[in-house]
Amino acid sequence: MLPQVIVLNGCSSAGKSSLARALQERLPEQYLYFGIDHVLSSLPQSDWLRMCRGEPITRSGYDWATLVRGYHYCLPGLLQAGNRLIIDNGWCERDEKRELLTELAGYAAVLVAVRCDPAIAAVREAARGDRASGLAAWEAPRVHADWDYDLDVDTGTDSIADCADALAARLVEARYWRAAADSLERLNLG
Ligand SMILES: Nc1ncnc2c1ncn2[C@@H]1O[C@H](COP(=O)(O)OP(=O)(O)OP(=O)(O)O)[C@@H](O)[C@H]1O
Repeated sequence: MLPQVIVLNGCSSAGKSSLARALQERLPEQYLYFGIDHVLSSLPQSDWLRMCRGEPITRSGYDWATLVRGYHYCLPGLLQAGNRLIIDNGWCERDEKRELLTELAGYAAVLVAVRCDPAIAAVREAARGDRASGLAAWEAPRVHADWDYDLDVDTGTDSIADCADALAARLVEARYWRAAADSLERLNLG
């Protein structure tokens, strides 16, 4: 049975949003793609552009943790209404990881590692020009720490199409996923 939510976790420029879009097209059921950028891009436009460039945001009311928490709190609402989701972010902090998995507890979730050699991610980052320089390098050692995965892809060695084909095949055939529950238990133990 297909999961209710597919979590794509990886550093910036690893290819998460490209993979999410490709995966949507391959799955036999409708999945909404709802990434952290859907929330962040609803900031005032000039602040969103500052964030993309890695510049500080000084407007009163801005708080990173509140935005991330808001993203996490949206997820049970979308799921409870009956939607299936593909979500993505580079979850780097333990508290953010714990908060996400707490919100998803009770839903059938699959955790997917979107791996990519940081050197390759850095080249993509420079080429796209809409991400702060050095973001991928900062996230790379943090993003995969502290949790387990059900599935892995590597966009540094494989094309997005090949990664999406492999994921779709595994998602359709497998029936039991445990990484979300195991990871939350470990994070709660400290
Ligand atoms: N396997 C790949 N081969 C070549 N280019 C890729 C591959 N995966 C992603 N890219 C390219 O890398 C860039 C970043 O991809 P994408 O926006 O999907 O990454 P992301 O992980 O969602 O990034 P962010 O977290 O910063 O939003 C895009 O230009 C995309 O075309």
